[in-house]
Amino acid sequence: MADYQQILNTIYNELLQREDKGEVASYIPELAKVEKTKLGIYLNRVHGDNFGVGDAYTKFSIQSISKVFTLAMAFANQGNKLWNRVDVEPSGNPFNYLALLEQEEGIPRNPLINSGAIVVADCLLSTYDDPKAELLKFVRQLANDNSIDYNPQVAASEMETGFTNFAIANLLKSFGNLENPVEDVLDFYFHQCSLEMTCEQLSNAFFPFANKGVCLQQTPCLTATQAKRINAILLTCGFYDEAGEFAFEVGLPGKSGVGGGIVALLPDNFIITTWSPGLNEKGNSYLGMMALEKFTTATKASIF
Ligand SMILES: NC(=O)CC[C@H](N)C(=O)O
Repeated sequence: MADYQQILNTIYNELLQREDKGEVASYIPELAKVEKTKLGIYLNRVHGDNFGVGDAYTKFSIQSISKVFTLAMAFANQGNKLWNRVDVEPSGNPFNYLALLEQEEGIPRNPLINSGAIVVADCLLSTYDDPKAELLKFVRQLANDNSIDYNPQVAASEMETGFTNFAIANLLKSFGNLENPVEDVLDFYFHQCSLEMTCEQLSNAFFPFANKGVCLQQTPCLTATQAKRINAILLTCGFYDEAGEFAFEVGLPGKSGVGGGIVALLPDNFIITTWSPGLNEKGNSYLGMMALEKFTTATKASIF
């Protein structure tokens, strides 16, 4: 069996030496305060031991990774009806790209770009009286950890500066693809993005996607088919206009966030989370992408 701890340590030590660590997202002022030198990796093996290195136990802003949790909730809740309001095609564009939404008359390309996630957020608002409390309950249950919470400063920071997201939500509303008031949907969306988790907690929370819908605590939370379909969306849409590059270099379904986190998984095998806040020009973690490329190369792990 591969010496996973040794592999993670080697990758960590190699990457820490690099001068260039990418750039921390500055368009959300609260995120710009995070130190670039952070690097954590956590591996959760579905049928084996777990391993962590570096800052794997430090909480960070999960940002767009939260889109996978809200998608899982809405999909479990609504079933295939969800796809009437959001498509499942890769966008080939940045996460907050606006023009495509107008061209395609208010139907977002997929649930992992901002427009799609805002529609999913709207579905949850229509389903639950207190969607923030429901989401928190769901994520805490998935990770088996009640310490997980929102960061109200980060959510407020985005509410103040999230002009593009307001534009997206208004466009959705004008096309009749938003049931609730723009302000309420965005308040929920910015809160979901502000969730703070560690690499360990994220790897645990993604367990059902690697385990046919059954979570860490062995309770079913999705059907095996739903888990499979979400993995397909992760592979084709999880990295915006870098989804092809991620499949090419890493070869796993995954999801990134502008907080510098990336979660990737090999079904029935493992979930791996990296965190390094410096981003590349596409908004994905610079060292995180490299760490995952090195990991799948060293272990020969790939869905292909
Ligand atoms: N890619 C991301 O992580 C973007 C999330 C961020 N909260 C936004 O909506 O702009």
